[in-house]
Amino acid sequence: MKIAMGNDHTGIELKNIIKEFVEGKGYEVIDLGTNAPESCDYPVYGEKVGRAVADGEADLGIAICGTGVGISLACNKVKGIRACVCSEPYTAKLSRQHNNSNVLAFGSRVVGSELAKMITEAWLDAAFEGGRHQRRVDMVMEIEKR
Ligand SMILES: O=C(CO)[C@H](O)[C@H](O)COP(=O)(O)O
Repeated sequence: MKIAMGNDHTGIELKNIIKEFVEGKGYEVIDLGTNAPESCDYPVYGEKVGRAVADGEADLGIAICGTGVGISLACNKVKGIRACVCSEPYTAKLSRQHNNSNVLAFGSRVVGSELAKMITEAWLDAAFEGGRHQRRVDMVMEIEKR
């Protein structure tokens, strides 16, 4: 299973920690950058992560900026993407089970590396439950077509 990872300048260190963590769990990581410490613009990397998932190059995505907000907004502009910012494991788990999120975002200036690992693990280990949630996710995705 492949995970596309992208981040702005604030997220390089945390990205590398989470990259190693998910690789240790058996996932293959596609690192879409940035890996340069200079200030950059999160929409570039959010779009890269979103497109990698939407195009099927990756199964899931993880996106990191200072708060997780900007990069998740950029991911969500790509059709087919359901990105969510999570600062704790419960929301991360439920975002898979109920919302079938396909991109996890978090903030490098918000969560520490151990909490980020717990969030990531909860998200990766959860599965979409379908049923009534499928109807609602379908309704959300219908909005893209209007
Ligand atoms: O969190 C972010 C977007 O939501 C960015 O990482 C943040 O805005 C970057 O700020 P700065 O340019 O001051 O490092």
